[in-house]
Amino acid sequence: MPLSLCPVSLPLSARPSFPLVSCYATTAVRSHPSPAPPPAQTLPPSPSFTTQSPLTGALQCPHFQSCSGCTHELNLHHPIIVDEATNFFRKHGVSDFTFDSCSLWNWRCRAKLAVRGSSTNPLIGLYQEGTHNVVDIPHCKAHHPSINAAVELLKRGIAEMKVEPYEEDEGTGDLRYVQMAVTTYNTSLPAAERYKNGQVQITLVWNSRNENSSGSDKLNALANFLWRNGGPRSNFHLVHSVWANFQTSTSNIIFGNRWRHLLGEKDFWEHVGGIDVSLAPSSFGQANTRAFDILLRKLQKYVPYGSSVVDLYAGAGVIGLSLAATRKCRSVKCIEINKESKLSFEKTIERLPDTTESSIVWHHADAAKEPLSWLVGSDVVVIDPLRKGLDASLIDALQNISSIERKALSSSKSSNSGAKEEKRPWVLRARENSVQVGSKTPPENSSQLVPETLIYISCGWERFKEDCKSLLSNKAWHLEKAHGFNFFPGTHSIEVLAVFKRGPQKKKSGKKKKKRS
Ligand SMILES: C[S@@+](CC[C@H](N)C(=O)[O-])C[C@H]1O[C@@H](n2cnc3c(N)ncnc32)[C@H](O)[C@@H]1O
Repeated sequence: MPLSLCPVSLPLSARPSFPLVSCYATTAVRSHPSPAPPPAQTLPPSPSFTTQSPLTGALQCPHFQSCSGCTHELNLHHPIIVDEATNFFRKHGVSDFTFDSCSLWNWRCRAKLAVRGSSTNPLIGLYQEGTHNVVDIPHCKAHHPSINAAVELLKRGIAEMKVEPYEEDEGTGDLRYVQMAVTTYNTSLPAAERYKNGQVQITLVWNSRNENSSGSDKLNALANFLWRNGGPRSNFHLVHSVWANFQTSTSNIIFGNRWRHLLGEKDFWEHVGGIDVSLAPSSFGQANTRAFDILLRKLQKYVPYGSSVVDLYAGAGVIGLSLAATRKCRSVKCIEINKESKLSFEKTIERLPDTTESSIVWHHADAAKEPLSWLVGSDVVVIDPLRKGLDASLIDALQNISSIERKALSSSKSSNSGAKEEKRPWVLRARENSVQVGSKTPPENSSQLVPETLIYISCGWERFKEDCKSLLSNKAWHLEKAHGFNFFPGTHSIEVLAVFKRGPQKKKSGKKKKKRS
């Protein structure tokens, strides 16, 4: 059955609510204006409007302990790990580590939630620690309130359309997971109003092979329900768009390979790091939009104007493209293993400011395979891997970068035979699947250029420490700066931005200069 936009508009009771205090910082104080509460008549029926105490930085979430999402509920502005990080960096030569505590509540703009229970009593939330029991988290304090409102709406839709949540043991049921992604990009609103009026891109992970399988009528009915009650014709425009992903595997992998746009706007935009970025639901997106923006603005300062940048583990290229636009990079090369990110990258490029003159390329490739081929030609490398950290081959290449530079220099002196024909199949494949923009030629002698600056962005502290020690171990690199960001308040994780420079740390001379007589 084709999906159609139903003109009937029913009132939507669920509206996002905000705490009175949205941000509290310690080390690096950053204050955002406290969002005003929504007008009284639009408050949700349940008492989910909470006032937080800025003095304690307490989570005050009714789901704490039963839900595995948060691991600590006090001093959200200062995760315990910050003290450890401060000591770690001091030991490795950085005595001015800073920590930005960002927003403590309502920060999560992207959530993947399991759907279990029954159609009359659906449970939408996270697994209880160490089990596959789903804990319903309707009042989650980490979620952007629009996510909680969309979850409430989805529950009503599941009940009314008699959608069966997934039953793991039997592999039966319709709806397995839902991904909720909030866009806070709405240029028709004043900038200060945009965050709290975020709209949700809802992806329904459906337990069937494709949109023609049996059960697709229910999928369409549910999508229409969400659009009718949360789309532009409803009392409150909460739903940005509805997508379906089809997954029948019995593994724990959330998404299948098939994605379908069903209703609403196809393109999902966000504004971070000084640029408009497009993010398809199938592409990686940072969960904490505002904290990511803060990190990007800090990162930009470490990239000299006119640099040639390689962005490894690039996703849709948000970091690389933000640098291309704000640092007037000569070239930007993005390497990403998920081919789904390509479309978002292409769309983002279309909206880059006209003043961006970089030569920009995105390769669908594995950064761990022949990593040197990606490093050569750039003076800055940005690395933003998943929690598991850097691949061994990349660490090895970074550790040996100086000898590689020497080899590149001597081979370019001795060779006058011109460019060799490329034969390596993975390099040829990556080139085939690449996107190239800009006509600038690579800088002269770029084939001998290897990075002088390494910027490592990490969401996995334990692995970061290991990778960092490896990079410092043979003095190929030294640490210059480090910053932490509260990307995941309520958990023990922080996001780290570490800046390394090539070669050993220069000894600070202890001798005082002789005074001239
Ligand atoms: C933490 S995300 C960062 C994405 C991007 N920098 C951003 O902030 O939006 C890590 C990305 O690395 C990609 N990835 C994982 N392993 C990879 C590999 N071996 N080579 C290239 N990309 C990889 C993932 O698909 C994911 O998009």
